Amino acid sequence: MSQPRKVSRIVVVGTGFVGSSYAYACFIQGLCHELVLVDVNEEKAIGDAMDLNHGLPFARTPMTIRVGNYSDCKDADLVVLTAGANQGPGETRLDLVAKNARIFRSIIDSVMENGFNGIFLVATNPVDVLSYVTWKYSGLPSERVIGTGTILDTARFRYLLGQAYHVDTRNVHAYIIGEHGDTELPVWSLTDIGRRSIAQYLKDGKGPSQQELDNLFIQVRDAAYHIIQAKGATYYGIGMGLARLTQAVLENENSIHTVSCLAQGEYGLEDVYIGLPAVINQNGIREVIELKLNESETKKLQHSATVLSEVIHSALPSQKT
Ligand SMILES: NC(=O)C1=CN([C@@H]2O[C@H](COP(=O)(O)OP(=O)(O)OC[C@H]3O[C@@H](n4cnc5c(N)ncnc54)[C@H](O)[C@@H]3O)[C@@H](O)[C@H]2O)C=CC1
Ligand SMILES: CC(=O)C(=O)O
Repeated sequence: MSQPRKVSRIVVVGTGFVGSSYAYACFIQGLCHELVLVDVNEEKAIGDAMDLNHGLPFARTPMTIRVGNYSDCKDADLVVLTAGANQGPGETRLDLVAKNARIFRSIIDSVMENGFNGIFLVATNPVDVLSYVTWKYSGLPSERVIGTGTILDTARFRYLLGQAYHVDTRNVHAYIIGEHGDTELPVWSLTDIGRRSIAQYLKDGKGPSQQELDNLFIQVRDAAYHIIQAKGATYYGIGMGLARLTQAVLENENSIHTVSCLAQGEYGLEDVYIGLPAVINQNGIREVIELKLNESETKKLQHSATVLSEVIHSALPSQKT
């Protein structure tokens, strides 16, 4: 007999484009019982709560959606951090670090002062750096601080590969790892479509050429720049990615996603949050999956970690080892 689900509460801090898209994704998927919206701009949060509640008569499952404050974090299962500045056209994610690390200091302190003992999901950019900052400021074990990492980049990669090979994206097995940003990398050596490797496709002269695949990765890496140029911000994709991680935690799935997590010796990396495949369940990050990368992929991943490490230590100088 299945156990009755306990009442689940999610607190979303920052109900801008990303936070409100995430709230909407949770709402239409019926992922929790209670969704609490917190924003320094309380009027925006009030507007979002009203707007979402007006969808209740059409929802699959009832849900309480309300504006709250940090005292709501005490009994929350998840606190989802989507507050802070986003990129302007041409700006990189790493350019946001000083501003958003400052905002995070006050947010994390407020969450922890209220006795939070759940799992943080972090989306604010630069997400790898801010996940590390969240881990350090909160004092929680690293398995309970999950960054969205390259979950969105992996989704973009799988979508474009599905288009290029004319197959359902769910039959594409592929990862983008490393920084959620300019130094990320595709794991071509382990990419397959219905168990047939990309190398095999190339050998058989089927599907896209090497040049087309290289261009496809550039489209993945630069997708945010193009979307921001076109409409000012990206939010639906990451809203869905955050909802997917929420489901993995609340339903104790043990499913694998490329998230930002603390490297603890994998690939020779230490003391850095970076996008790697990891098993996610009700306790957060159960384990990081160490892939058998080729030499070039390993070098690119290590370079990505070096770039992140420098930014982390500039954001948190006292953490320098
Ligand atoms: N990890 C990922 O894959 C993605 C991350 N992002 C990042 O998500 C973040 C949010 O982006 P948007 O929603 O587009 O920005 P936005 O400007 O629309 O929303 C940010 C919200 O944070 C609130 N906020 C600012 N300081 C706060 C504080 N101290 N306490 C509570 N709320 C505060 C603002 O009032 C605003 O409502 C950005 O850093 C962006 O780069 C965006 C897309 C994808
Ligand atoms: C903005 C951002 O990080 C993205 O869309 O990938």
